[in-house]
Amino acid sequence: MSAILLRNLNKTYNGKRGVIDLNLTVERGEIFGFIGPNGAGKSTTIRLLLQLIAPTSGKIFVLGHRVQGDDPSLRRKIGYLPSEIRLYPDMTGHQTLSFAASVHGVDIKKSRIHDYAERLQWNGKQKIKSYSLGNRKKLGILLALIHNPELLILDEPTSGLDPLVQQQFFQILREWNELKGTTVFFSTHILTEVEKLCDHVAIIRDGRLVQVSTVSEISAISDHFIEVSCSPSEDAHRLQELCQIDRNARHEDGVYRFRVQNKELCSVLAMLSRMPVKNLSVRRMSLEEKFMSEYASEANETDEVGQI
Ligand SMILES: Nc1ncnc2c1ncn2[C@@H]1O[C@H](COP(=O)(O)OP(=O)(O)OP(=O)(O)O)[C@@H](O)[C@H]1O
Repeated sequence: MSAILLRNLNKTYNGKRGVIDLNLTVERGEIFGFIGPNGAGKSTTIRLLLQLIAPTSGKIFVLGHRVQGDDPSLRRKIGYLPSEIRLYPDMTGHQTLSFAASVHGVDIKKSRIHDYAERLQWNGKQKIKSYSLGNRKKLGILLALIHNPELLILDEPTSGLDPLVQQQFFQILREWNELKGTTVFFSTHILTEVEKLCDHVAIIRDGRLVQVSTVSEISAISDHFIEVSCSPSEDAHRLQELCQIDRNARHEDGVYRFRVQNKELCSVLAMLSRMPVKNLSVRRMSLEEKFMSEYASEANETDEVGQI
């Protein structure tokens, strides 16, 4: 039984597209990244999963239950962090946590919440109205975890968290996933986050899924960036020829920058080893760069500026 199953799912808002024909399976125990730029349809998908909005057509199954209308027993099995969390401004953080624990019948002293709060450097003493964005986000994370959910759905969970806290948060998610087998489904537009944390990733663009694969599959096909400068000699001409493998290659102040596919890397390096190279750097493209370059190449098909 999958944690999430979407079949031919469509949502339109007064005739305008939200998501189009989504088919997606998230297995239990996975940490699954859901990536797309602004307006792609991430929040719409998440709101559909949580029964907050109704689909125009298609089927949704969560933890083996068909999602149709409100189902409080299913909601209790899900921990949800919205992208913008609504809280009672006059309550303190601690009061909010205790209130949520009592609603769920959880003994907060026996839970790990205080340990997580400390690791996230969360300040629970202040009233919510004086909270920073980061402190609100941390409280949102604790509230999503407090009732030991089987499925965690996190909408852009890291916005507002500084890098050290982000690292702790990822560590907590990993521990939670390993300890309890909790499935984690989280949306982001930051691909490096997915690279660090996820088993599988789905990429959504303009309401449609454009790719579903393992993170290692995506990483394996990632291209490399080469930056090289050469002694001025007739061999520099060969370098210029070599750069032709990338139609967006650049040449500035004697430095050539170009992109090489994984499968061509060895032969390109072999060719460079026979040239009078002064400086060379090779680095793997991040998922973020790959994703962005795919967007850019579609948008700039005819853009020839700066090419060699
Ligand atoms: N309540 C709504 N009414 C009308 N259109 C909506 C509504 N909510 C979302 N949309 C539209 O549906 C599409 C998908 O939006 P959605 O918020 O799901 O994207 P997103 O990937 O979560 O983007 P972001 O990262 O900006 O939150 C967009 O074109 C958006 O304008």
